[in-house]
Amino acid sequence: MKVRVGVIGTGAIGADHARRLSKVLVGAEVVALTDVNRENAEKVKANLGLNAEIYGDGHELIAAGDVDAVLVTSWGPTHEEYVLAAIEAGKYVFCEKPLATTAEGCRKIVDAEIAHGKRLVQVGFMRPYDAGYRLLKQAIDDGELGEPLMVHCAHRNPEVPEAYITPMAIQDTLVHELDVLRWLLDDDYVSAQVIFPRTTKYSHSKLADPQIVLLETAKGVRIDVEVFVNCKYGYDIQCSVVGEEGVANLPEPVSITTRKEAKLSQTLLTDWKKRFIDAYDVELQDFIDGIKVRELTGPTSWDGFAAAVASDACVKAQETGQVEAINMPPRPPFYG
Ligand SMILES: NC(=O)c1ccc[n+]([C@@H]2O[C@H](COP(=O)([O-])OP(=O)(O)OC[C@H]3O[C@@H](n4cnc5c(N)ncnc54)[C@H](O)[C@@H]3O)[C@@H](O)[C@H]2O)c1
Ligand SMILES: O[C@H]1[C@H](O)[C@@H](O)[C@H](O)[C@@H](O)[C@H]1O
Repeated sequence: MKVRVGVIGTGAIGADHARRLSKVLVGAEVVALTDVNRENAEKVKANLGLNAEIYGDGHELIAAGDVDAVLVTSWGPTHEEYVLAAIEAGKYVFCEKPLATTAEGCRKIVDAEIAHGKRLVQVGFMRPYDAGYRLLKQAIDDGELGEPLMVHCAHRNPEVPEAYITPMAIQDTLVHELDVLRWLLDDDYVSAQVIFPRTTKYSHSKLADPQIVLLETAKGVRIDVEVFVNCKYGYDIQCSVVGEEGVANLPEPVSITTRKEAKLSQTLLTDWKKRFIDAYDVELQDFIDGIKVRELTGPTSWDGFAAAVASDACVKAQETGQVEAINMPPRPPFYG
């Protein structure tokens, strides 16, 4: 029997996830949609030829008897209320990042899930499902590099919308590194600092761009992440792990090289949807498969909380210019 899924928020990623659930993956069908902008939901329904009900709001969709699982792909500040409502209804829920916009909000979700007594939530951190990051992790776990000492990263977007402002470089963008590096190093963060280089002329008065975030982990690994969201030239994700005995780099996406007109060139991607297309497929298939055996194994509410604790400290560090402590409470046994 197929898992019947309802999608809350049918913008860029909601529409893309509805497409992969209905056209690419196995074991699921999209039976319900909702969006504050109803036209968006209607467009997705028509474009994908779905036999889905369009609900007036997210709470009605969560309560619907024929919805087994919920995808929360609306704007970040709305995630917390829908995830809590899904837990309350005892339904599986896949929530795009951020799980909630603050650590406090994530903690409420963690507490509700623990009180429910069984994992219901998977957070949409897709990078641990990316083949390149998996190879990096394998190299670290196999001891190929010796102990990791430093990690150098870059997270570059060609451009961002006008509404994207300075803290979003952390909450919306760096949050991917905050999650994946914790997973990669099997470590937690203890401090953060944010440095502002000269701002690009392609930014605006409410966005300092680029930013350099310096993190320190409990094991003493030092991490630098360049977040540059008006880099113009492409969508570029870099990660280089420096260990005691060697260095490993995140592979580049596969691309042909062209020799033409006295130039040797390779095309870069410009869209996050394409850069992690396989990882999004694998993470959502994992969610559906997990529901079938009643055991989710993907990124947890605790991972969402951990990223939010670090994210809150980074936003504070943006404001103070100081090194800010990151105080991560111990992981509850519920999360293994
Ligand atoms: N994992 C990733 O790589 C990734 C990529 C893109 C976006 N995201 C996350 O997904 C979420 C959505 O991002 P997006 O780029 O699709 O944004 P978007 O603006 O394209 O789409 C969001 C949609 O949600 C709708 N919406 C807002 N509030 C709602 C509510 N209360 N109920 C129902 N619908 C509501 C909007 O009308 C819009 O159609 C964000 O949290 C974003 O951070 C994650
Ligand atoms: O919501 C998007 C998405 O999460 C992308 O993966 C990230 O590169 C962007 O910076 C962010 O705005």
